Amino acid sequence: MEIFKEFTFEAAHRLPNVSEGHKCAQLHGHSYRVEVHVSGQVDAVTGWVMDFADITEAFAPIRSQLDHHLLNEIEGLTNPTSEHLAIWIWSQLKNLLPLSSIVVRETPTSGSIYRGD
Ligand SMILES: Nc1nc2c(c(=O)[nH]1)N=C([C@H](O)[C@H](O)COP(=O)(O)OP(=O)(O)OP(=O)(O)O)CN2
Ligand SMILES: [Zn+2]
Repeated sequence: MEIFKEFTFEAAHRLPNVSEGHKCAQLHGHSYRVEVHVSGQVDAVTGWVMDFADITEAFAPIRSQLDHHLLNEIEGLTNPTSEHLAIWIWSQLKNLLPLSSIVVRETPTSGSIYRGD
């Protein structure tokens, strides 16, 4: 069984490696949405894989690092594409949660899914 919890944060970024004149070379912001997916067995007593609150607790310090920050200034995110952000969030959480995927939405129509491979 897979469960997920969705989080939001606001942040600015620019993409340093895009071609000259690309719109994303400019500093701009997004209302990011992140889904943290975890998998496991449904416990016979609780009826859940894990408490959603445990996912929230694990994600809280990550959200604090990201929310209202310039992503390019965060260690490991000098080129903060949605792909790199999904990998970065996975690396922060992999020892805390039984992750199955991290979904990052930069806009309502674009984003990345990382499954740890
Ligand atoms: N593979 C990727 N491509 C792009 C990324 C990315 O992280 N990975 N990022 C960007 C920019 O950050 C941009 O802000 C978001 O891209 P885009 O979907 O093009 O944004 P728009 O809202 O302007 O798109 P619409 O055409 O209005 O839907 C670019 N590419
Ligand atoms: Zn962007």
